[in-house]
Amino acid sequence: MSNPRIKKLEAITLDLLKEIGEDPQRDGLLKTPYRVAKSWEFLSKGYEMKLKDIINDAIYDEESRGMVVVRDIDFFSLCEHHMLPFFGVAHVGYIPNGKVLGLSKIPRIVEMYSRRLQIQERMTRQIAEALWNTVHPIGVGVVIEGQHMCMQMRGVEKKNSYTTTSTVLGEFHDDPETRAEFLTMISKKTFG
Ligand SMILES: Nc1nc2c(ncn2[C@@H]2O[C@H](COP(=O)(O)OP(=O)(O)OP(=O)(O)O)[C@@H](O)[C@H]2O)c(=O)[nH]1
Ligand SMILES: [Zn+2]
Repeated sequence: MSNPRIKKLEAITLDLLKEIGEDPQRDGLLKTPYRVAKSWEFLSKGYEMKLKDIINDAIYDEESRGMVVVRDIDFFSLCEHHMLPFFGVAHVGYIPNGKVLGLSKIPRIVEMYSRRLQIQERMTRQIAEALWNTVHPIGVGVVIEGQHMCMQMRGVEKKNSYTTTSTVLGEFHDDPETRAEFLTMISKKTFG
């Protein structure tokens, strides 16, 4: 049975179909409002995720002060201006300060902030701040490379334009050598 939220999203989609000149009763569209409702439920699930639940206490004591980088984390988000997809990869690095975070939690943080309406700059900052506030590291760096459908399939129609954003906190901000090490680490392609 559909929940009230799905029902509401279905009704909105039905209106949208009519408004763009479609016949919602034609065979191919009969189940479309339901599919779209389910799809939106998935694409916006980040609003209901909580950082504390995602981290799930997976923070471990560790004296290593070497830089940790998780590179090429793919993400799909939606721009808040047009509600069209933007997607790409996120690279996340930090230098532990006595604590390390369970590695899988880094892509989970990316997921939490990408599955909602976003702008790339804010998403970059939110991921960096989440790590900063969770493991209290010596520094954090986040670089996101994205392509925006609102710039490619409509509007300015530049289908080969890519946007890179970064947020650097702590030593990644204060020390150019640390920042350079991070940038070198995210530019190396070991796999793929
Ligand atoms: N800074 C930033 N801008 C974004 C992002 N995603 C989309 N935009 C921009 O949001 C802006 C909205 O501009 P408006 O002029 O209000 O909207 P519009 O008339 O649809 O703009 P065009 O896309 O230029 O046709 C556009 O310049 C988009 O490229 C993002 O992640 N970050
Ligand atoms: Zn947009």
